[in-house]
Amino acid sequence: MSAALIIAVDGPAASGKGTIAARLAAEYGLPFLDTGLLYRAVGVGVLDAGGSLDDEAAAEAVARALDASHLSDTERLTSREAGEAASRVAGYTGVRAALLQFQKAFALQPGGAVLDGRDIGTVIAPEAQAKLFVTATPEVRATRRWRQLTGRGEVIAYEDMLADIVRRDERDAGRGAAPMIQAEDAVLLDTTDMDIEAAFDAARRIVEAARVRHGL
Ligand SMILES: Nc1ncnc2c1ncn2[C@@H]1O[C@H](COP(=O)(O)OP(=O)(O)OP(=O)(O)O)[C@@H](O)[C@H]1O
Ligand SMILES: Nc1ccn([C@@H]2O[C@H](COP(=O)(O)O)[C@@H](O)[C@H]2O)c(=O)n1
Repeated sequence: MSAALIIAVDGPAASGKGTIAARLAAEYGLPFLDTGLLYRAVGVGVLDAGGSLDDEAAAEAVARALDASHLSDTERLTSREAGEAASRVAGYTGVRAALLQFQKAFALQPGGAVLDGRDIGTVIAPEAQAKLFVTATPEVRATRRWRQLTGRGEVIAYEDMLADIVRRDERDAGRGAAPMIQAEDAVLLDTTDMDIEAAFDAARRIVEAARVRHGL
């Protein structure tokens, strides 16, 4: 086995970071973790138990009990409601602490891994050899997410989608616990004017440069 390659892909909602991260994982034959799904599962778990998203202790209890069975309903977890719930519970330090070790262990497995989220390059895997911060304008991200959700039957106005995106950016970047921020050594990838293929090509070039730098 060659030396480990950890690829950290962070960025705001609907920037395309998950699409890029999954493609990079396939390209390099690495396991992939969408860490947003963990927070989404916690938010959905609180709602399904009839709890309040304001109840930090309840959210932490759900996070501590989380296992693979809570991650299987992809349709529900990727809904608008789940995204909103996730960003509410993600601000709780107890929730983040409960999910920390699993994510760190995933990143540090032999051979390496690809993870996407908000704090991968800063908190989960600061040692990652390749770090990307993927972004796009709020309007473009809202359009992408609107197309994704309406394409599978969710009913939502574009203006509400944009307001969701802007509110989520503010909450994720403004919280005290592991806020969304570009790591100092991350490369910014603005995909506003790129289709998926162009964004992936740009991401792959960033990773290739990192591999050369690290002799991997
Ligand atoms: N460069 C792009 N051009 C057009 N559409 C894109 C692009 N990148 C991703 N998409 C589409 O936008 C939607 C959101 O992409 P994706 O789920 O990868 O974003 P994300 O940043 O991982 O979102 P999340 O906030 O859920 O983690 C998907 O439907 C995806 O196919
Ligand atoms: N590493 C992470 C990943 C996600 N979050 C929070 O979860 C919300 C949903 O994430 P998506 O990537 O699926 O959109 C997100 O808005 C964050 O609040 C996080 O805090 N850290």
